[in-house]
Amino acid sequence: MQRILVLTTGGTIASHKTDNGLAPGMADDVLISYFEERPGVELAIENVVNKDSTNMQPEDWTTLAQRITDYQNEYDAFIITHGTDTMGYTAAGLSYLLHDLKKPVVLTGSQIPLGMAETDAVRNLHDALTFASQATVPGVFVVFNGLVILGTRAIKTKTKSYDAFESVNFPYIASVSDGELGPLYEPEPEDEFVGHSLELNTNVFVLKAFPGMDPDILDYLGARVDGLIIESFGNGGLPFENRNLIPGIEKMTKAGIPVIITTQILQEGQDIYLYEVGQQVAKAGGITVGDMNTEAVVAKLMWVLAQTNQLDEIKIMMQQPIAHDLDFI
Ligand SMILES: NC(=O)C[C@H](N)C(=O)O
Repeated sequence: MQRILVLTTGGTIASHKTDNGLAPGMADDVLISYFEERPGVELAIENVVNKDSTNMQPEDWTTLAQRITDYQNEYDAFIITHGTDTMGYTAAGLSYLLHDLKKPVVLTGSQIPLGMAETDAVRNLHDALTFASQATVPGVFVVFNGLVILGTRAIKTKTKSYDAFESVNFPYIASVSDGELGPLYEPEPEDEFVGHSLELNTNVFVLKAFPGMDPDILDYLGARVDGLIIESFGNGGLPFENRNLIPGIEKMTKAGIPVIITTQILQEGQDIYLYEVGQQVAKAGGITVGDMNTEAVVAKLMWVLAQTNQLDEIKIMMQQPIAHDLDFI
């Protein structure tokens, strides 16, 4: 008998109409009744938090990770029901916190609540169960609208449609429908990351560059954060003329604060050395993270900063592929 634990956290999937708009509140014994019986599979359910995922905090990721760690020998797989708005962040967070777990962890949710007409929730629950029970691959995954996406690569790209999630810069792991799992894409094995930590340092900030941004913001942030992520333009470039961001990056780096460079462009990652505007960022100390997405960079930086405050170690860890979050620098 395969044992699967469903952990519930709220989200639209468990929401109903209230005077103040949709809000989660469905009891676990009702939610579990929507899963199909599957021969040889025994389901258990447990509530962790009950939130619109907008209210999820990194501390909730660690609570989930701790719960799964505690139960890892009792269950063969875990399904987490979750709101979609921050599911990509939770999936990324769990990918690092549980990078060495030997079981599958499958996040799913829906765009329309269970129990409402036209809901996509029932299908997503069935598909999550199919993947969790049939694909015995370890790792953190998002199952949504018939697609299985790696936890470090799942991004919500639509607010309303059923096909809300995409796998960005990485192949889909599988397709799934009507209880059948399509062929599995198994990523090349990567060097094992040695170390385990269930801690996060949340004192980070994400700054989206835009034409006209006042460079003084870097002084402000430099005095407050333990790590900064800048969403650069295109291939890693930031302005060095007029409102010049380069001195601020250099100053933060000299002070030992990592400045991680990602890109605002969703597809194809960055190549920071391609243009002068990127090379200046790299020379100033900006740490490129290649084709990682912002959700994964945020979660990874919180996790790395909880383990070290040494800039050289932070750089090595940020640039080491973990949970297939990164293909190239
Ligand atoms: N579709 C959803 O789940 C959206 C909801 N606001 C949530 O993230 O909890």
